[in-house]
Amino acid sequence: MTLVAGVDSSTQSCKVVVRDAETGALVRQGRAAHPDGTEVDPQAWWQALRQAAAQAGGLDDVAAVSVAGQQHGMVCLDDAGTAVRPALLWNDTRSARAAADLVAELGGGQAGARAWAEAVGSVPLAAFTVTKLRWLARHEPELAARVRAVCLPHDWLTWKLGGTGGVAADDTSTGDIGALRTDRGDASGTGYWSPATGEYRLDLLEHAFGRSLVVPEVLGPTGRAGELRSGVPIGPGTGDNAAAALGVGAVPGDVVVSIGTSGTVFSVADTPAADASGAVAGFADATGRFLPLVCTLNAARVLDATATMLGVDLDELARLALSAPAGADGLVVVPYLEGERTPNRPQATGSVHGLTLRTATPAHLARAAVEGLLCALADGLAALVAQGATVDRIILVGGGARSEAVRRIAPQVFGCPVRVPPPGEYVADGAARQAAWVALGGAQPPSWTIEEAPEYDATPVPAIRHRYADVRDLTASRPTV
Ligand SMILES: Nc1ncnc2c1ncn2[C@@H]1O[C@H](COP(=O)(O)OP(=O)(O)O)[C@@H](O)[C@H]1O
Ligand SMILES: O=C(CO)[C@@H](O)[C@H](O)COP(=O)(O)O
Repeated sequence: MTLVAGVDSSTQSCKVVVRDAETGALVRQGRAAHPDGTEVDPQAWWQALRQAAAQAGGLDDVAAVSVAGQQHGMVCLDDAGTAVRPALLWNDTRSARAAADLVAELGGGQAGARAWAEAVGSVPLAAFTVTKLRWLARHEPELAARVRAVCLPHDWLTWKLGGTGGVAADDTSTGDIGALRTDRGDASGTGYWSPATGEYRLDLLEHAFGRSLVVPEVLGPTGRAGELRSGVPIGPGTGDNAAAALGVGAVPGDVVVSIGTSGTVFSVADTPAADASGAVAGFADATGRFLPLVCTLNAARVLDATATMLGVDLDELARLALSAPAGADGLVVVPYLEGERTPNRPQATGSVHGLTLRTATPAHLARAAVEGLLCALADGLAALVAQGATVDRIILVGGGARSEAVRRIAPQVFGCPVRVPPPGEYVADGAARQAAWVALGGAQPPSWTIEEAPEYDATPVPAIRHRYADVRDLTASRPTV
């Protein structure tokens, strides 16, 4: 049996799967937690990857490995390849002002937004690497002066894997920044690479940061980013959403909704998107196509936070939510606990509307929290459709899809059935499928057997979204500290 490994270095944890390259059958797996916070020392990801790989039985016997990772995070390296500061993650909103400035500097308002969307497929928001570079240049000039290269979490881990020769090395050594590699999917989340042309826009990077930097070479879908000491090829890897698309076998007409730390709604497309409203990011995918995507900052953690408020576990939260009526008798949770990215409200906080003696119960709050996070995703789905996506099937994945309440309430909010594949690590699976493609060759990724996903259906309840739309802008700003 030829084995391949896939890694998902996501916000909350690192997961490794080892699968049969021909059939996709799961052979081994492991996971390890990441530290909390919106800035993280990349070495923490490396240690988690080593732990997760060890738990998955190591990588000695695989024919190829690929790394998928949380998108956008800014990893800045000096001449010697040492990180000059902790990486700023996709959900760190300190660069919100920098994002607004960058739009203003390309013409401001609609014109500036359109200029960015046409140049790089997306309007920069605090999530995008380009805005983090601007923030660094303006707020930490001494550190900025030391930066020679910028890359993303999956680029850095891929480079580490090749540079140290594999996960066996307890290695804090650095490496040649000229050996950094990335792929189209993750490059498209930087804000300085164009999915439409397949070229970097280093003029925009320079504009944001004030000078040029070394950036990773962008590989095609089966390019080789390096090799383990044993000679095993390392695939190009990709961003976690592009990997999830590969992992669930998404085809045009499928819309994937992922409820992880982020909430994402995306589809596979044959043409690049360029949405000047900023709602839809015009990413590339991991197969040579495109991945228009809407991302919210508040998804599974809204469930975690509500469970904490109610003093219950996630299963009990689901039970409570399902025991309240659809629409929670008018109680609405606007879930902007971390600020929000779509809509672009980085300074917003969450809020609860519609409290009455009747709705002041744990069950109503649980239900309203689930409905609120799903309403934000339903708005994302509408934005994706407005950009031309067709919706034949909705596929629900991510840690939050393990909640029975999410699975059963989603069709009421989205207004159509959802397919929920069995609980699994679809991002790591997508990375493994890419590794299999690298190992086996061919014009398409190997066609793995993907288990039939059960369908959840329910009568749509449009009133849930109407009530949410009425109050979603009524939120307080974040307190200044
Ligand atoms: N049974 C469950 N019900 C609801 N949420 C769950 C359940 N199991 C896991 N989760 C949530 O999944 C989230 C992690 O999802 P995951 O997709 O792994 O995130 P990420 O990829 O961003 O690291 C956690 O916030 C956790 O609360
Ligand atoms: O920023 C985005 C997409 O643009 C996020 O989807 C990140 O890629 C983080 O993903 P998760 O850790 O939530 O899977």
